[in-house]
Amino acid sequence: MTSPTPSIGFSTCDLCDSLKADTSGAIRWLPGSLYRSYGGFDRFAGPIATVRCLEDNSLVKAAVESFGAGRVLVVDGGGSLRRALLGGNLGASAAKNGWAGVLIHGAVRDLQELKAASVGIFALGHVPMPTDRRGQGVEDVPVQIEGHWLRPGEWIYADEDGVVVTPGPVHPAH
Ligand SMILES: O=C([O-])CC(=O)C(=O)O
Repeated sequence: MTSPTPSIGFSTCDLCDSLKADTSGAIRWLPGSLYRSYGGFDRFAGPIATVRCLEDNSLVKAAVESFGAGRVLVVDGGGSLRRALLGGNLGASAAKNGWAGVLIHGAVRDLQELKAASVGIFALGHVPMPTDRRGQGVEDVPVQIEGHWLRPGEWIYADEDGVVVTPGPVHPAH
């Protein structure tokens, strides 16, 4: 594993310690074993932006090539490992354009290049075959990941222990 983002001092375990009494259903979490960390940082957090697409990364490319403003791009790729939704070029674009992270419920490729990108990248797996870009998909919509709704503007926190989603930013006491 590479180092976590130095400027981000949270851990999902600390977050969950401070949020565990909230039984409202507003807090959602996913196990760390679901995703593998592929980027230069193993920890990232920020407001959510979304893309939903299946084996077509047109909108992923458009998103990472636009200003990220510290957001995390959540890509609902339907869990497909047949085509890679992000590779070295798009990972480098995400880093250059100020995205805090990209979480892909699907596959990535170009593992060496992704490790060199200064951005957090979590994905289900990796596969060498890229997508065909046909302009298909939707952006800025709620996406459903493992049965949990994740909405644009909500906050996501990701590290090796797992992924936590909250309605807004959380600052746990240390
Ligand atoms: O361009 C793509 O479709 C994915 C890729 O290989 C890259 O980001 O370098």
